[in-house]
Amino acid sequence: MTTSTRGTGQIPAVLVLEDGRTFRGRAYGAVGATFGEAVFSTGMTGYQETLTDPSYHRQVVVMTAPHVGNTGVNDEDPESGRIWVAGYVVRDPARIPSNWRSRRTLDEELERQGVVGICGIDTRALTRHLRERGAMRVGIFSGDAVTDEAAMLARVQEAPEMKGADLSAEVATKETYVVPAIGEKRFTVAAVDLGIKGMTPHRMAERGIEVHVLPATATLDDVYAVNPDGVFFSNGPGDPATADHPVSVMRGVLERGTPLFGICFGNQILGRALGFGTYKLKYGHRGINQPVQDRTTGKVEVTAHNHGFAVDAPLDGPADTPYGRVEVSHVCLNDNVVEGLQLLDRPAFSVQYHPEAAAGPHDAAYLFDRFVSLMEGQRA
Ligand SMILES: NC(=O)CC[C@H](N)C(=O)O
Repeated sequence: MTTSTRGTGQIPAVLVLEDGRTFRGRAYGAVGATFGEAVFSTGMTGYQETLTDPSYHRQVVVMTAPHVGNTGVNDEDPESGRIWVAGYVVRDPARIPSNWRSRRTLDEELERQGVVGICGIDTRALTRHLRERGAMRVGIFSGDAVTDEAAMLARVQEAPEMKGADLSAEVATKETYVVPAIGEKRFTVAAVDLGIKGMTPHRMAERGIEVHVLPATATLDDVYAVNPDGVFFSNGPGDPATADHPVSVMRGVLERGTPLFGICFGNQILGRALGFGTYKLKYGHRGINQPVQDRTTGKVEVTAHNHGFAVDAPLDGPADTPYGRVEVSHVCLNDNVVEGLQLLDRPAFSVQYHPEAAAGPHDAAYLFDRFVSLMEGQRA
């Protein structure tokens, strides 16, 4: 067992928001300076999955759960090969992790990967501020990086904004790789990696799908070169308004009528491919406890979310698009934000939330079965 001293030590750290509000605490993880968009996650658990979700690239994540790190860090739960968050904010880090899978403390892991964090600040006050004012740029400064407040604020205000950020290529695989089907292979899927989480191909593999994960820059020819039964568009960081390339690839898939499924960024890309707009939410949805209603069945699912943008599609009845009629299939019950799109005349659908549930409840796992049914239907 390892214990960590940094989070409880005396290295001072300061969190500076772009509107000038500051919080003073202690260094957690690496010491230095980092910048990003301040967002909060309401997940009580699943911090390893959060930290390693590529969709958090360039975001500084504030945990609303006050006590983080209890189960340490294991080698099984990461959703990708590294931590992607730009910075990490915790009220009260666990000093002694306790779990049979734990290999090291969260503090050590953040330091090992050079992720600057802060602890010992009032994360409730910070979250309320972000709820009232909206997600905004932030800097965390610790050790020698702490200077006078005006200078730190100037650096925060120079950092790039999330609106207009084109980030998929920075996180996606550069080379195609294959995730083999578990058990008998039934289908081949081309998955366009815009920042894919490891659990997503795994959920497909569990259903007899061989998944070819392609770079974000893949062309329509690259997609069809794997002779797919279905095409998948993944989650990913950044502003969907910048995703012109995947939007054009997706239109090619819709034209051919190949079964199509999208998650999160993939849902926003489907929205754009159909001609809808996307917009930035005030502070977004992040956590593993968000209520979503399936409007076809009326059933409510508790779901995992991580999105700061949303699709602007009409909630009342099917809309006509160049690819036929489209319905908003799912909505978030907290704020009526569009959480899913279903084409009525083509085998294509998407959700804004995370049925792969890493971390999170498994209520929405049926969506992977729905994708399989579309591929079965196409074959029949
Ligand atoms: N998890 C995701 O795919 C996020 C999509 C997009 N970057 C957003 O913030 O809305």
